[in-house]
Formats: sequence, structure tokens, C-alpha cells
Amino acid sequence: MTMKGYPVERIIVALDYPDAEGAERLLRRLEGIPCYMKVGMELFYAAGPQFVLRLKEAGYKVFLDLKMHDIPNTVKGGSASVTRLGVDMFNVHAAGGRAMMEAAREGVELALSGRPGADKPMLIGVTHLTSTSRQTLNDEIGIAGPVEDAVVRYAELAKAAGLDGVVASPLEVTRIKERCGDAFATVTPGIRPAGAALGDQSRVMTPREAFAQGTDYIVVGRPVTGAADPREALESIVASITE
Ligand SMILES: O=c1ccn([C@@H]2O[C@H](COP(=O)(O)O)[C@@H](O)[C@H]2O)c(=O)[nH]1
Repeated sequence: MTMKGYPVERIIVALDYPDAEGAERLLRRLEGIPCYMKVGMELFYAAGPQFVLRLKEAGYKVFLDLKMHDIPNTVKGGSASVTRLGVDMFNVHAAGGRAMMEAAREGVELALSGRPGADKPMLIGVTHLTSTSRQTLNDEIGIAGPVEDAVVRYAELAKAAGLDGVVASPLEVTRIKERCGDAFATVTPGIRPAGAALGDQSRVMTPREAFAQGTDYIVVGRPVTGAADPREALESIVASITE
């Protein structure tokens, strides 16, 4: 299954479930669709590294979305551990600063040293969460100006630290690509098919609009996992992009 220039591998399905059984039910519904799978803190804290290995054994690409944010030495160790696990993509908070992101990069190199041929995971910086509105940024967090400016600043910092890309909303993709280059990847949650409930998301676009902005990956959770027929929901997202 391919989309014009955007294979379905660029759709990352968020497996936000409280246990492995829930995620397994979804995997059965989506059997044969080669989308990327995202394991976030809810599933990882419940089902652990074993579930990541199970996805890898089934042939999926895996984004481990744990958003590390700690002192550089700790993040270096965490990055080495998830690299040894064999994930294809993982992330750290850009708010941790340049030294922390560089330490994450070192952790990847450490885990790969002595393992020639092992795949290097994409290391991605989290900018401002897609649930963050301008009002939250300005009035609660205390950062002035549009969210986009703050996101682009984090993206530039992530690039300077040697990261491969950032998590941002599709609304910021054009400016990130302008400032950081097209090869610097954007991974964009905050995806809502037309008419879908926003839930707690604030900065959103449809799947089609997001790819039209030039994003590399979209992340979709509840519009698929919360649908009565998740397979039909995912196929309809693919169709909305290719039509
Ligand atoms: O800024 C961010 C970073 C991560 N996420 C994650 O993406 C999915 C989105 O799920 P939906 O159900 O489609 O809203 C979820 O796992 C978040 O943890 C994000 O939304 N925004």
C-alpha cells in the first residue's frame, strides 16, 4: 500500500494502551498494513521492552516515544539502552539543552560501537507538545510570542546538537524545514481527520494537510485506536492523502 510519494510506513500509529492485550487486539485489526508503530509511556511502563521486541519480531518499525529529559549522563545511558533494544526512532526533550541532546547522541554511538552493521536509530528532539496552545505557552510557561517561534528555536538547537529531527505540529513544518533543511526530519502528532474530535490536542492539521506541508511522518492515535473499525479508519486516512 503506497501513497503518492508517501508510503504508509510514514504513518506512525500510537499504541496508547494500558496493557499488551489491548495493543495486540489493534495489531490483529491492522494485520498486513506496514505502518510504523509508536510505543509511548503508557504501554512501555506496562508491557516493557518485551513488547518492543515483539513488534520488531513482527517486522514493524518502532518509534519509542519516552521523551527522555534528565541530566546528560542519565540520558546518555537511557539512549544506549533503547538503542540496544533495536528501536528505529526515539526521542529526548529539546528543553534539556544542547549538552543533554549531545549526550543522547553519544549514548547511541556507545551502544553501536562494536556492532558493525547495526542500524542507527533516528534521534528526535521534542519541541513544544502539540497540546500546548499559545495561551499556555505565554501565560503558564512564561515564554512570550507565538508557539511557532519557540518550536523553531528548539528545532535549531536540536539540529546543532546533531539530532536527526524533531517532534512538532504540522503547523510548524514549513519553517522548520526552511531553517534546518529538508533532510532534518519532522515527526508530527496533532493529526485529526476532518471532523474528528480534537481531544487534548491544540495545534492540529488533517493527514493530507500535514503531508502537504512537507512533513516526513505523521503520528495518529485515537482517530485510529478509538474508531469502531480501526482498519477502516487507517485506510480512510491513507485514502484521504492519496485522493
Ligand atoms: O507533541 C506531542 C508529542 C507526542 N504526542 C504523542 O502522539 C500521540 C498522539 O495521539 P492522538 O491520540 O492522535 O492525539 C500520543 O501518543 C501522544 O503521546 C503528541 O500528541 N504530541
